[in-house]
Amino acid sequence: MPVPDSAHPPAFPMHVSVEEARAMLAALLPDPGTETVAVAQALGRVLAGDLTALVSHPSATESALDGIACREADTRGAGPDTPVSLRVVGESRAGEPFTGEAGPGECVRIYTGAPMARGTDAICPVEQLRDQGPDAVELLRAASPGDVRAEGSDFRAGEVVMRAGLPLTSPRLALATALGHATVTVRRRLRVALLSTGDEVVAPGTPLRAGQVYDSNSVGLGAMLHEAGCEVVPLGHAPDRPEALEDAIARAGGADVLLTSGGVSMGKYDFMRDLLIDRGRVAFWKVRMRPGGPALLGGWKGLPVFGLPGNPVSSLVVFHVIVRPALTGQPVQTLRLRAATPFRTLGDKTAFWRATITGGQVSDYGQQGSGVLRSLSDAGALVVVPEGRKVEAGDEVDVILL
Ligand SMILES: Nc1nc2c(c(=O)[nH]1)N[C@H]1C(S)=C(S)[C@@H](COP(=O)(O)OP(=O)(O)OC[C@H]3O[C@@H](n4cnc5c(N)ncnc54)[C@H](O)[C@@H]3O)O[C@H]1N2
Ligand code: MOO
Repeated sequence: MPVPDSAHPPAFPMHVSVEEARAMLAALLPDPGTETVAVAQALGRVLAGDLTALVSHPSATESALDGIACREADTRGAGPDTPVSLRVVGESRAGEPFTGEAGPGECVRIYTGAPMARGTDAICPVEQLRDQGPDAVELLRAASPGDVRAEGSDFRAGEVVMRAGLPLTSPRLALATALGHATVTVRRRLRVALLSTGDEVVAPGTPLRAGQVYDSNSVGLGAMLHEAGCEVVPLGHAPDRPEALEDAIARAGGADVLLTSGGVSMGKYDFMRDLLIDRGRVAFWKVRMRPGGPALLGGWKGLPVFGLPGNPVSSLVVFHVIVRPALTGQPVQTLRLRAATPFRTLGDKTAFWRATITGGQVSDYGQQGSGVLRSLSDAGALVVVPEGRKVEAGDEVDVILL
């Protein structure tokens, strides 16, 4: 089938919205299943089941400070000029609690994380104590019940603390460990084959001849796939020849999805497009967005294929707003910020303009060409301007952090 034009209507949807593109890609991805891994190895993975606390934290009511534990009622009115004197009857350390009981007028020396002694309900920190020999102290202020951490106040044994679908960030790995888990069941990583296309594309580390360009897409997209918790099957780059593309795709092996860059726009040598339109399958071609409009979703012999545009900025932006959310099931995170400059409106496309953030406001980066790779590195953010929406300085806009 020829490239669609007014004389040849397409047999597939064209000019889909960003949301439609995301949903259509997600629908083509296989369910990766689950696996159990050590919590320490689970950074970036997604929980496959709820995580219940196996223990309570704190496991006992304990002190939040180094000082003494005593009865608050004994210490009311204590001050620098009216110190209150208490008898020291023991010591409670983390892992070595005091086993006796403190009575009225008595206290125990206590350290952060150590269980409260029976009979005590408040803490006075060392900074507010004056030692009077080994067995007595003077309090220069009243002891505080607020410096006690109640048993189970963080979480209680049996409580569901983390829900299935939660991405495991570093604080969540610490939490899973504290809940009592050494392993977690997570979604298996999707295997994503990655292929750059283009006669001019050259592997990094080799001298460039005239007209050639380093394969920055493989490196940038590969890193983004790792960040998204995927396993990358690197296919390197293939020249603009249909047979070479077919050979490269054949090396995708058991990948769950193939991600390509280049060769999907309107040119004579855009063979990724031709391969899928003529001999593969197309789910959609072109998305109502800029940059990244030429993106194409299809399939080749049962393998889902997402064709990113070759322009470096376009491929990374499409990855960010369509591919990553589909692969991870996590929505694109946005902030609301005030625009310090106007942002250009496109009548029929959602624009993702590169922008800088200063003083809590967002400004147009200026150079919005899709080949200006340093703009993505310098800008740090994308401002989302929905189809037809006008954005003046002072308006609030959605911002994606890069
Ligand atoms: N007549 C039209 N021309 C173009 C249109 C259009 O609608 N009508 N769309 C433009 C848009 S928008 C984009 S985006 C590009 C996308 O084109 P392709 O996906 O076919 O990409 P290529 O032509 O293969 O390459 C474009 C550009 O990117 C460089 N490139 C490619 N691969 C890599 C790589 N792995 N690493 C670094 N740089 C790469 C390549 O050298 C080209 O400069 O089409 C517009 N044209
Ligand atoms: O998708 Mo293109 O990115 O506008 O150059």
